[in-house]
Amino acid sequence: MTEPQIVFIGAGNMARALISGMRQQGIAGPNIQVHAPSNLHRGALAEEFGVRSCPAQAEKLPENSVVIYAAKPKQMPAVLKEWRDSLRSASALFVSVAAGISSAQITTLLGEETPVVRAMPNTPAQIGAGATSLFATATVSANQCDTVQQIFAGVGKVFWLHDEALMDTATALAGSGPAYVLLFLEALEDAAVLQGLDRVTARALALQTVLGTAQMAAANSASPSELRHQVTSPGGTTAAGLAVWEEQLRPLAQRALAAAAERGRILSQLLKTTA
Ligand SMILES: NC(=O)C1=CN([C@@H]2O[C@H](COP(=O)(O)OP(=O)(O)OC[C@H]3O[C@@H](n4cnc5c(N)ncnc54)[C@H](O)[C@@H]3O)[C@@H](O)[C@H]2O)C=CC1
Ligand SMILES: O=C(O)[C@@H]1CCC=N1
Repeated sequence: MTEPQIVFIGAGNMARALISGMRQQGIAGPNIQVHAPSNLHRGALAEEFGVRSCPAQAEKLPENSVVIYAAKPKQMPAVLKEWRDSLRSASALFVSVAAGISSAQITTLLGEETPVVRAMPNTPAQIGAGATSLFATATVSANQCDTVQQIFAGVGKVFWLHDEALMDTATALAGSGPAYVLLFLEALEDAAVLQGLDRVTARALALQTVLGTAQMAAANSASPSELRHQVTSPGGTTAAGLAVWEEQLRPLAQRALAAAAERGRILSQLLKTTA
């Protein structure tokens, strides 16, 4: 398969994470172009990763392009108005990482015939450890699905969803998830510092515990619950700590994912009012 030209619209945090992962995966810098209004971020990407830096305006796309929309959800109508003709004349595959915005909204902006994939990656993609959920519309060919699979599998694990409504859940869980884990790390570190441990040691212990546990869980066929029981001696320290977590953690996880998924739906509704 000829290498596709990968065109990013947007040069922010998510574009950077994906580009970093793609470059490590061996995609050549000149095969990636980045469009954004300010040269600050795209210039930095060009310097660091050898990608092509372009102004925000649309340009003629080569055949076989994959265009990844990585600007903010609310900017989509204005941005796509400009890109619509180039996308259509190159029959480009359009991939949106925008939270909340549905494929129906995208095809309303680009035309029914445009092949659209929704992708919800996360920032660990920058080190090839991402988790990306994908949803393809009916107009996406099997070859195009393979191309998208190849791109995102290069920056982590890929999960195809067949019910688009669940993209909001995937966003709440994995798109936003790194921030929850990082908050958890901060909270563990702060609690240990409160008990007198120095900050450097507290951070390193918290980090290695989360990292080691995630790696152990990934390498093990036992469920998280079974592995947890292996740590928990009856009447021991873990049981004492877990009793406190159990009071709040599950309802909190439900509320946090519900709030994040609901925000995705609201981002979608806000777009309808401005489209
Ligand atoms: N940050 C994250 O962890 C994740 C973000 N996303 C999605 O990725 C998208 C981008 O999010 P971030 O990178 O966090 O935001 P960001 O604010 O870091 O980046 C947005 C980028 O869009 C660019 N932009 C603004 N107007 C533009 C235009 N007219 N044409 C082209 N580019 C333009 C900005 O210059 C900036 O580079 C959002 O739709 C978000 O929902 C999805 C998954 C995870
Ligand atoms: O916070 C956001 O809206 C984006 C989508 C998932 C992660 N960041």
